[in-house]
Parts: sequence; structure tokens; C-alpha cells
Amino acid sequence: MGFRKGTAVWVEDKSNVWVEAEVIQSTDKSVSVLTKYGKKITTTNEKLMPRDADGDHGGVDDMTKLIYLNEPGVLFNLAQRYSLNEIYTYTGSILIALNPFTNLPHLYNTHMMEQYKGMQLGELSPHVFAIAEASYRAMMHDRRSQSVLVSGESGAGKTETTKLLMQYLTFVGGRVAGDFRSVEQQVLESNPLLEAFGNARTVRNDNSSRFGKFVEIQFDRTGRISGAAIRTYLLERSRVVQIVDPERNYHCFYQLCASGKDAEKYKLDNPRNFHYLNQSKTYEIQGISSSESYLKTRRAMDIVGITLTDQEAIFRTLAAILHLGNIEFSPGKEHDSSIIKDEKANFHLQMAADLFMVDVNVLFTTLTSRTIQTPEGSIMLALDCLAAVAGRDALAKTVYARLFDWLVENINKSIGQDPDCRFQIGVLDIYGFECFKNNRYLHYNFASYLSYTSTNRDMLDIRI
Ligand SMILES: Nc1ncnc2c1ncn2[C@@H]1O[C@H](COP(=O)(O)OP(=O)(O)OP(=O)(O)O)[C@@H](O)[C@H]1O
Repeated sequence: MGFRKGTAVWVEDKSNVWVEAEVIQSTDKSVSVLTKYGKKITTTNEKLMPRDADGDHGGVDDMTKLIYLNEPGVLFNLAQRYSLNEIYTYTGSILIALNPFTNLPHLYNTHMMEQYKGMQLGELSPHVFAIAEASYRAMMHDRRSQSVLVSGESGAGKTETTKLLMQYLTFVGGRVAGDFRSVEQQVLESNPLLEAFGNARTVRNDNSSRFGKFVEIQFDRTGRISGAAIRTYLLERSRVVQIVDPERNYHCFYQLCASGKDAEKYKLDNPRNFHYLNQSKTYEIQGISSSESYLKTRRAMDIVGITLTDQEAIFRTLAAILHLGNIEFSPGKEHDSSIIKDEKANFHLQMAADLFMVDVNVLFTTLTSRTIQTPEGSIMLALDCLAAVAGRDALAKTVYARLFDWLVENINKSIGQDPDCRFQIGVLDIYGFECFKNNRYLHYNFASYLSYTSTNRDMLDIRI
């Protein structure tokens, strides 16, 4: 595409991504432009994008209205709206949401939900409630289940958006009379528990969900909520045994270490003394007390109906994992074999065995050898130190993942699923790609991207 003198364009810029400019000279091989900052740049046609010089300064609420639907046009429009506190924008049937990083209660109150009730998508300003309303209407009108997909990078606001979708769905499809705790309440009440075991501090988010979540809101034939279920998948298991500064392991480990008497009972003390926690030097999260969070987690367990015996078993398992991580090995006398490194490592082996309630010799043999099956019978092979460490870490990850699945199962029992439900609206909270170097949204401080598309299989697609 050639640009004539005087044409309004966008030109690529290292610090601002794109900058408004005007063509001042154009030849077959190059184009010279003058940016709005008065800088002259000579570039090629491919590095320029056409710009609508007469565009609305407030931006447009649906980006299909843009004369040029190109990357700088989209980013600029979103930036304009964001500066006016308009965090939602459509692109046709897609809704983009930018993380406001501040509470906007007026956007999410009952009055707002009433406004969106019964409205077609696009009738009112772009809003996450409009997406929820569209899914509910589609379910009732087409008599088919719906799905809403929320995706985006870490910290974009997926979890918050999921909660808002649930808030709206419980508003329009309130549970049948007699039950005072709404499904949303019940799902939300289980959140501290899921967060303690499935969330961790990452570079982008102090409380990042390290698992995917699919919340199913179940409805009867009249459109009233009849149950709910949470399905989780892809828990980041590697985090249990490996972390880098300034990230942290799962919150529950720090909470247990700060739990006072319980920590003493399991011979836990400062997180700095545990290999699975001290690979990163970040132990605290600003403004969050681990000991208070521990109490909240215990309370959430009570609400979900986890018995005291089971609670005890959960924390015992967590403590066992921490002790397991401190078992170190050194080379044994035989070739490629390993032994427990020293007295300290031996103490942690004993503790791990006691807490897992297994024989210490069985645990030792499991960690330092493997059994292979041959036609002549089974043979036990010794493991070198590296293999023993890998086995130790694999055990820790597997136990933790099983514990997490067990918790989710119990949460579901507490929320109450309806096996005979007529329809469902599924909300899938899924993390998107994280490409820090190339993600241009970052330059605009855009944090979330929410989209809605109605596809032929009644899937509402939300991407953050
Ligand atoms: N609509 C919103 N209104 C106010 N604050 C928000 C909103 N969305 C997100 N935030 C803020 O951004 C933070 C991060 O959001 P959230 O935890 O939902 O991100 P996420 O995309 O789920 O991240 P991760 O993938 O790491 O779990 C929240 O703790 C909240 O402070």
C-alpha cells in the first residue's frame, strides 16, 4: 500500500509501540513521516498503518465502527476509552475488558444488573453483564447449554470476570426458593480454599491461579439455578518443587509454616529452612498475613464441610511434602547408587515417613531404587543421586496434585451438583499465552481482553 503526502498514518515506535504521524514525502522505496512529537522518520510502507485523522476522541464502543480496524487503531481506541474509565469495548460480538486495577462498585451493583436484564447484546454500553445475559437468553431461547470462555494473560482479570459472570447468572436465575445461599455464594465461599492450594505469587500477580477452572452453573427447565460444579485442570505441578525469585510456591505452604502450634506439631518452622520454599527469596506477600490466611483457609474448610480429621490429614500431607523436599542424597558405595546424605536429611526422611504414615525403610527404598519387570521376575535397580532427587520431586508433585483433586471433589460435594439439570452455562477461566517481550498490550497497561462470540455449538467465547 502506498501513502501519499499528507496521509495520516501510524508509525512503529520503540517506546510507544505506535505513534501518530503524517506522511511528508513518499518515493517508491521509502516514506518520510513527521510524528506528533515533531520527529522525522524515514521508513518503508510496510512499517506504516493508515490512521483515521477525524476519529472520535472518546473512542468508539464497538471497534467494527473504526474506519481502519488495524492494530494501532484498536490499541488507540482502547486507550482512549480506558482514559475515560470505559473498561469494556465490543468488537462486533467480542467484548474486550481492560483491568481497571481499582474497585468500580457502581459498575457491578444490582441496579446495573437490572439494566442489562432482557437486553440484547449491543443495546446498552459494552459490559460483562451483557455477555452473561446473552448466554442466559441463548440458553432459554435455543434450549441448549452454553459456554463462556474467559482467557488472557496472568493478572488480566479472568478470575474477577468469572466471578462477575456468576454474579449475573445467579441474579437472573436465582436458586429455587428455600435455599438462602446462592450458588455464587457457595462457589465464592470455596474460593479461599481453592486459592490457598491452587494460587501462588507470580511476577505478574500476587494471587495468580495456577490451574484452569471450568465452573458449571446448572439450570432446571424453567431457567432457575439447580446446582453447580467446579472442574479444575492443568494444575501447575512443577511449582511444588521448583520456584524462581520473586515467585512463590502455593500459598498453603507458607500459611502452614505460619500457623504456630500446627507448624510446631509437624516440625515446621521458618520457610527459609525448606528447599521447596527457599529456592526463591520471596516469602511474604505485601499486605497479607500468612497466619491470618491460614485461619481463613481453615474456616473455608469448615464451610465446605471438611471434617477436622480430614483437615488434619491435609496439613499433615503438606508438611510431609516439605520434609520430603529436604531429603538430600549422596553417592553410595555401589556404582550409581545413593544414600541419605547426613543426619539432617535422615531427620527429614523420618519426618516425611511418619507424616505420610509409611515405613521409613519403604520410603527410603522407594526413593533410592526402582523395580523393573523382566520375564525372569522383578529386578531392583539402585538409583544415582540425580535420579533419586527426580523421584523425590515426582512423588511430591503427584501427592500434591492428588490432594488438590481431592479438595475440588469435596468442594463440589458441598456446592451440590444437579445430575438431572436440563441446561448448563459453563464458564471457562483459562490463562492465555504470556509472551512478555512481544506483548504490546503491556505498553498500554492493558490488562485484559474479553471476547464473546456465539458459535454454532452455542459457545460464548471470552478471551482476556
Ligand atoms: N473488573 C475488575 N475490577 C476491579 N479490579 C479488577 C478487575 N479485574 C481484575 N482486577 C484486579 O486485578 C487483579 C488480578 O485479577 P485476576 O486475579 O482476576 O487475574 P487473572 O487473569 O485471573 O490472573 P491469573 O491468571 O494470574 O490467575 C485482581 O486481584 C483485582 O485486584
